[in-house]
Parts: sequence; C-alpha cells; structure tokens
Amino acid sequence: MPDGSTVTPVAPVPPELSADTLRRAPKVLLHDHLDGGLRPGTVAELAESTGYTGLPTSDVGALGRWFREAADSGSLVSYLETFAHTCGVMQTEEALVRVAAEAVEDLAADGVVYAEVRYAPELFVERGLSLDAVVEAVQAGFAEGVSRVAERGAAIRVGTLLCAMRQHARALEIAGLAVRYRDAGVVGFDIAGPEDGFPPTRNLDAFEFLRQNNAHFTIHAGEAFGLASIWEAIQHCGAERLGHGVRIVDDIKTDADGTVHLGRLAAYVRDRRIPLEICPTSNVQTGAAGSIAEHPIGLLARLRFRVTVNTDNRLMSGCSMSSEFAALHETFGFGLDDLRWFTINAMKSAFIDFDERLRLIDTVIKPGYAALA
Ligand SMILES: O=c1[nH]cnc2c1ncn2[C@H]1C[C@H](O)[C@@H](CO)O1
Ligand SMILES: [Zn+2]
Repeated sequence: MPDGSTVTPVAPVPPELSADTLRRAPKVLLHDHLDGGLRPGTVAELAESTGYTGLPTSDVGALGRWFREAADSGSLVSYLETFAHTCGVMQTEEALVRVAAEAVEDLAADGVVYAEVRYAPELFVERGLSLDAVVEAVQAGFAEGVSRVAERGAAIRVGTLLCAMRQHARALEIAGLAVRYRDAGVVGFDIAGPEDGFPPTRNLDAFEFLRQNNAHFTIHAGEAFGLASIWEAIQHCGAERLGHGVRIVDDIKTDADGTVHLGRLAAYVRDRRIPLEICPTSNVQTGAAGSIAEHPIGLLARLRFRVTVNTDNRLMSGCSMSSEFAALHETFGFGLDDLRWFTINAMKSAFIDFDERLRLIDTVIKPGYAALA
C-alpha cells in the first residue's frame, strides 16, 4: 500500500447557505438520466396522450411519491424497475421532444449552467421509432429547451451521452450511434443497467471502437458491485470517468488514529484524477451508501479525489442539484468554496472541448461564485 496520510475529520457546521443561494450558485451536472428526470405531471399527461396504461396512479402528487418510494428499495435492480413507466410514456417523437425540452428548462431553473444528460436510445423503439429518430427527437428537444431558457435571459449548455443497457448487448451499435451524432450534440457514451452479473468487459468491442475513434466514455461502475467492476472499467475498458464509483472506498482503510491508507486501485484513481460522478441520494436509495451521513463523499472529498456531485434521477430521487448541495452542506458542512470545487471538478471533467470548458470556468463559474461570496 502507498504510505498513509492523516486527514482531520471535518465537523459538520450549522446550515448557513440559503436555498436561494444554493439555487443561484452555478452548477455543473455530469450524470443525469433523461428517463429519470421527468416531471410527474408530464408522466401522467404523456400516459394519457400516448395510451400507456401501466401507471400505478394517475394522481400527479401520488405518482411523484410513488416513484420516490418505489426507487427507495435498497437494491439497484428494484430501483431500475421504476423506469418501465417513464420509458413506457417516451415512445413517440413528440414525447421525447417534450421530455428533453422540459429537462433543460428544469435544470436551468435550478442554476445548472452545463449538463450532460444521458439515456439509452434502445429503450425508446418499442413503437417503431428508429434509433436515429430517437436521437434526433431528443436533440430537437434539447435545442428547444435551450432556446426557451435563452428567451428568459438565462443560459445553459447541454451535451448528450448515449447509454447502452448492459443486459441487452447492443453496446457496439450504440457506440456507433454516439460517434455518428458527435457533431450534433452527442458528447459521449456510457453503459447503464444492472451491474452485478454484467461486468464492463462484456462490452469491450464497443469501448475499443470508441477509443479508436477518439470518443469519450464513462462507465457506471462501483455502484452495485465493488472494486472488480471499477478495475475492469478503468484498466480493461479505458473509462475516462466512473459513474458513481463510490465503492472505491473498499480500497481505502482508515486506522483508529485517522491515518488513511489507499490501496493500489484507489491510489490510481486519485493519482490519475479520474472523475467520480457521485449521486448521493440515489446511492442511499440503491443501498450503495447507508445514509447521506455515511456516504463516502465526505472521505473522498477530504482525500481530494476528483469528486463531482450529481442527481442521477431527479424523479426517482425527488432531488435537484440544489437539493443535493443542500444535503451535503447540512450533513458535512461543505461551504461555498467546497461547492465551487465540486463544480470546477465537474467542468474540468466534461466531455466537451477544452477551450469551451475553460470558457465556462472563467466566465460563468468563477464569477458566479465570486458574486455569492
Ligand atoms: O444508477 C444507475 N445505475 C445503473 N443504471 C441506471 C442508473 N440510473 C438509471 N439507470 C438506467 C435506467 C435507465 O433506463 C437507463 C438509461 O438512462 O439507465
Ligand atoms: Zn446513473
């Protein structure tokens, strides 16, 4: 093991950042699922207009609660069952455009200035849409959302990540789709779905194809399975970022006197500045963390891993970037400097061009936090 280093535990401080300050703080979101971020009212209306009859209730308030409670299951597999309903109402171009446009509006209203929003095109072909039609409808929706936000005098930049579902074995095809639409707003690729039993190396051909094409990708790893999944994602597949990655703590030992020892893999992830797309509330719901207070983000941030904060699924977790920041502020005492650090970490780790990342850091994020201080 590398030499130990001592970290001083940070005592939580009383909350002092108002909800309004947290909302106005510029935020960068790298891990947000399109089919996990619908407004409950939109789910109900689309079910009605598209003839989807599977919803557990049509009452909007009850529906929002149902998603949160059903997702709060302690297991990733049960959590994922709730997506049958959101995907069920997203099978037409009109529905995809609407959901994508509203997602952008909701993120901008929450103070998000750059977002990478992901989804699996293969989940929206049940009623005959082609994969290309799905991608084009979502891109049209994002463009519509961005222009509605601009009309209100605000600004948001959105990049798309295309996911392949681990259990469907269509990763090479979806990777090809991501590369074909790279000049139309698709900035990267991911694999999602059940982790246990579906190791990242099942999709090696897709990752090799992406690397040959100089394309970016992240991998959901270290959420419902441990270090082996993270190791494969990085060392076999070449993931640039880790979706969640929280189980990297299994490779970190803390002595009774506070001395911390990083194993080889944890040291590699930290040394190489591999971004962790951490989603605190989602991790509690799927059982990856016992509670927000027990979430490894406190330790990982203190050890200066490249930590980013994300929503994962705003509908299923009933959360936003502001509410995740608020929970971290209340639980760990993170202040504006820490939130700015998470935000700049995320912006540095985005899949858009370097000069555009720099421009957002210098002209939007830094001045935005300076104005709040
Ligand atoms: O946290 C997650 N882990 C693995 N898969 C996930 C997670 N959140 C959402 N998904 C799945 C369900 C969606 O249908 C799919 C594409 O967005 O990705
Ligand atoms: Zn996810």
